[in-house]
Amino acid sequence: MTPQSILEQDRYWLCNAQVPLCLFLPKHCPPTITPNSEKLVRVDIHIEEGMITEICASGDRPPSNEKDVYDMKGGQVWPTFVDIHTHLDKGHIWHRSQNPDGTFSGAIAASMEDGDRYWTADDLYRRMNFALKCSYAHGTTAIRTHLDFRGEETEVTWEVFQTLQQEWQGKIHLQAVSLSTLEELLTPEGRQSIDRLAEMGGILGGMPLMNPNLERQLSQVFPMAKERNLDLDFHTDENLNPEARTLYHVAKTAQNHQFQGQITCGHCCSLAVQPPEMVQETLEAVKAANIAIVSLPLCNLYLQDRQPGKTPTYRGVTLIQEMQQMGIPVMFASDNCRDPFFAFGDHDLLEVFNQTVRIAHLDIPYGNWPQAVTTIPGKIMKLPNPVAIAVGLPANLILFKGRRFTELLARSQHDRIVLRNGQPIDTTLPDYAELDRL
Ligand SMILES: Nc1ccnc(=O)[nH]1
Repeated sequence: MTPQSILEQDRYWLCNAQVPLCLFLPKHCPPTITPNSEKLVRVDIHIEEGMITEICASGDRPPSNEKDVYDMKGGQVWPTFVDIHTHLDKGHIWHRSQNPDGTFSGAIAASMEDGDRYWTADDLYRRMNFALKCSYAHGTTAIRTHLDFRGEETEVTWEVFQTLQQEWQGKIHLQAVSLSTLEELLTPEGRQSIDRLAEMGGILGGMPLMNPNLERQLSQVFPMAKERNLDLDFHTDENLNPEARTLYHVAKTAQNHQFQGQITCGHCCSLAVQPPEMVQETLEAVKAANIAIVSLPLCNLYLQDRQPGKTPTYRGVTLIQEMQQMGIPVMFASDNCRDPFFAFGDHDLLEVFNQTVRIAHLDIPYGNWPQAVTTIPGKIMKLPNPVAIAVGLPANLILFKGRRFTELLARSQHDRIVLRNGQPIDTTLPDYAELDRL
C-alpha cells in the first residue's frame, strides 16, 4: 500500500503526529501527555468514516494492522484554516491594474478604476473562483469576504457571491460583508442594500473614517444592525495617523447601544503610533465591547509607511501582543491578494501565520498563536463545528512535514496533505493561465 492509499481508507490511524496543544478543544488532549518545550504533544489519531474517533498518546494503543497506519514521523497536524478577512471581489487584477505608488490611497484609486472598467459577473466569477481554488488547496474551510458597495452594480457582485457560495458548499463556508464608507451606507441606496445583505445572511461592514460626524454616523449604523440581527465587521484605522481613533469610537458606540451581536474590527494600525494612555483607553473599550480584532500583516507591511524613495521604518501592524495579553481575541487573515492593496499572496494561511510570526515576533514563545488562523476565527464566524482537534469532530486536518516550528515555518510546506472528512483532497493549485484573457 502507498502512504496515500492508507489515507483513502474509511478508517486508519495517523501515528506520531505532533499537535500544538492550543489546537485541541479544551480537555480533549489526552491528560497523560506532557507537551514539549514548544507546547507540541505527540499523539496517534484514529479516523473513521470522516470523523476523529480516538486520540491517544503516541504508542499507547498500538494499531493491530500496519495497513491502517499513516506514520506522520513527528510532522505537525493542524485543523484546517479559517480566513476571516479577504476581498475576493478585488483579487488577481495586478496584471491589469497596479498600484502606481504603493500607498493606501493609490490602492483605493486603482481598484475603483479597475471596477469602473471591468465589473462584470464573468470577471468577478473567474477571479473569485480562482481565489477559492487556491484557498481550498492550501487547506482553508471557511472564508469571510468583504464585497465593495458599488451602487446598483452591487447586485452583480452579490449574485456571483451567492452562486459561488452554493457551488462551494461543503468545501468552503463563505460569508459576505458589505464594504462602504459610513456616509455611503447611510444613503437611501446604502440602507436598501442592507436589507438585501440581511436576506443573504451577510454581515454589516464598512469603513468608518475620522470626521466631525463619526459619532452620529455610528449611532445610526448600530441600530441598523440591531434591527436586522446582523453582526458587524469594520475596517478601522488602516493608517499610521496617531489621530485616527475610529476603533475607539466603534467600541464606545457598541457599549452605548448595548450591542449584543459579534463585532470584528480589522487593521487598527494607528494604535502602533499612539501614546500608551490613548492605547490603554482604546483597548479597555474594545475589551468591554467584546470586539474581536483581525490583523492583516501582509497588506499592512506592504501599504503602510510607504513613501517614494524612502525605506519604511514602521511595520504597519496593530498591537497584536498587547491585545492578546488583555484577553481580546486576535486573529490573522489574508486580506487582499494580487491587487492594488497587495501585489502578492496566494490565499495560504500558513504563509500569513509564518509572516505574522516574523513581523510581530510571535515566536518566543509561539504560545497560542496557531489559534489565530483556526479556532478563533472559526468561533467569531460562528461556524457549525469548532475548528480544533477533538474526538467527535470531522477530520478536517492539515498534515505538515514540519516537526518543530522552525521546520514548519522555514519551508513553505507546499507538500502538505489536506484531509477533508478524513479523505485527502487534490492540493494542486490552479494555474495562473486560468486568468489569462481577463
Ligand atoms: N485593506 C483594504 C482596505 C479596503 N479595501 C481593500 O480591498 N483592502
